[in-house]
Amino acid sequence: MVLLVDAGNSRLKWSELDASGNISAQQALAYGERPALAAFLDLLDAYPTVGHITLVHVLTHLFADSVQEACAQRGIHLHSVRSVARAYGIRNGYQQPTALGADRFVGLVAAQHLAAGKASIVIDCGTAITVDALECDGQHLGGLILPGLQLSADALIARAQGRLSLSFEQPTIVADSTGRAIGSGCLFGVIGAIEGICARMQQTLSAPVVRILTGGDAEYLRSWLHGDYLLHPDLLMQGLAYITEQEACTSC
Ligand SMILES: Nc1ncnc2c1ncn2[C@@H]1O[C@H](COP(=O)(O)OP(=O)(O)O)[C@@H](O)[C@H]1O
Ligand SMILES: CC(C)(COP(=O)(O)O)[C@@H](O)C(=O)NCCC(=O)O
Ligand SMILES: [K+]
Repeated sequence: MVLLVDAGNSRLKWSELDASGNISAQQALAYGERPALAAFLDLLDAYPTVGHITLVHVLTHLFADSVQEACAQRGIHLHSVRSVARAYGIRNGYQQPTALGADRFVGLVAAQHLAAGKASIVIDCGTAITVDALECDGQHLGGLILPGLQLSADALIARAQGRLSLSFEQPTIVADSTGRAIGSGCLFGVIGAIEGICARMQQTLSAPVVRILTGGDAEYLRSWLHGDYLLHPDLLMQGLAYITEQEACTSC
């Protein structure tokens, strides 16, 4: 059995990939106070028959080494996807291609297929929000990184001397309490940022442009965004599935 795994800064996400190329519904587990490795090891315990894992992560070398060791001990074949200058139809736009987050690279691979010959903007709303511009021919132009919705609010509260509250309930542009003022401020700040960045980024791409939204906050943010955004919370699973097929895994 093949597992597709995405280890971000806040949550572990995974899907099963069957022999026909079908992906099971994405599942997610927040790390909370635990290290990401503990969540990964729990996942291995939950899937004792897994033979191959295609992994994308944005974590440390220590995490990568420990994951490699845990998989080797269990006889699991591990493919950890990295950003490279050129692969799977994508030409990386970074000056130093390996510096691009591997999650962003996998998102671009999936977007290239979804956009079906059109240019695209990939917006990944996780711990950070990343926005990437992809030309119709697979040339990545580059992108932006900004704090995600939860992180923006957490950072403000952590930095303030006083005790500030936070509420994402019933967002409003005219909040009448501290909690809603911060929650609504961060929400509409992120919404304005995404809309503004997309409007500017679109001018650097050939029309028409498909905007693709993914990440843990994608569905919530979609409800506040004006304009057309394709919602694909499992975009990285789609990218990992494509990469697994391209690598023609023989050990699965
Ligand atoms: N059940 C949940 N637990 C934790 N975060 C969640 C949950 N549902 C949605 N989120 C949101 O998803 C974000 C993390 O999204 P995700 O794409 O998994 O991030 P990352 O790839 O950085 O781990 C959090 O910052 C939070 O705002
Ligand atoms: C920007 C990120 C922190 C986003 O991580 P995430 O929100 O998905 O956990 C990650 O893609 C990363 O560590 N990137 C490396 C730097 C870069 O892409 O330029
Ligand atoms: K992200």
